Amino acid sequence: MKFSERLHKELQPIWRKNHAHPFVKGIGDGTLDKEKFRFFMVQDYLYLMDYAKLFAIGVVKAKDVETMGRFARLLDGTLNEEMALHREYAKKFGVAEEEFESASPSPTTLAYTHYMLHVGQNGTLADLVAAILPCMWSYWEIGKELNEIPGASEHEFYGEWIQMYSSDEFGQLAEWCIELLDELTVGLPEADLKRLEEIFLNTTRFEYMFWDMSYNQAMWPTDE
Ligand SMILES: Cc1ncc(CN)c(N)n1
Repeated sequence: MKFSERLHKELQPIWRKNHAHPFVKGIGDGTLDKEKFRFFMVQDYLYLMDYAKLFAIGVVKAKDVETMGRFARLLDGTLNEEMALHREYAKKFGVAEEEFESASPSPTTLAYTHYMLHVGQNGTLADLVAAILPCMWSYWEIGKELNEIPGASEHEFYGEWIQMYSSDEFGQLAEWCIELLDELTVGLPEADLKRLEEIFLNTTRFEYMFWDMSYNQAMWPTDE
């Protein structure tokens, strides 16, 4: 069994919780309070600024030109395509994009991004890929699932978000990371696989915490 299949199978319960979160459901049926979405987009912008840096670390840790080029494209895609979506939403909210960029990250955003940066800087290339993968993989799966809901991708407000994360372009980037993790884990001892599984589990849990923080618009977990 490929390592990615093992991860996917073992983490199904948490994965399903992400799909069932009211924030995700609310995007799918168009009922999500726009203020919650705005909170999410600001935090997500800050999140992606750090996330993009992980691809730069990927370039540094890669051993061949092809892998370096892929990480460079992921970096470019994050800054200039995925974050362009956030800049479009900033306009819809009547906010200058600088306001997104200069906002304060919440403790959850900081914990998530700093954990990934720590793993990316101090671990192997496989550690880095295990840390960043739930982000891409889970959004692609959520995007595809929401895209199946009749009319969801045409929704006047949330449609664009669903189109972005269900797109083939986004899916191809996620698939490349899945394949890279599978290649990097061939023949690794079980102790290493366990460590990678734990990293993947941690960032999968952070994904859930990010939805929850956004739904509660909580800069701090105890905010009302
Ligand atoms: C928190 C989070 N996780 C994943 C993604 C998809 N890149 C995102 N934009 N934000």
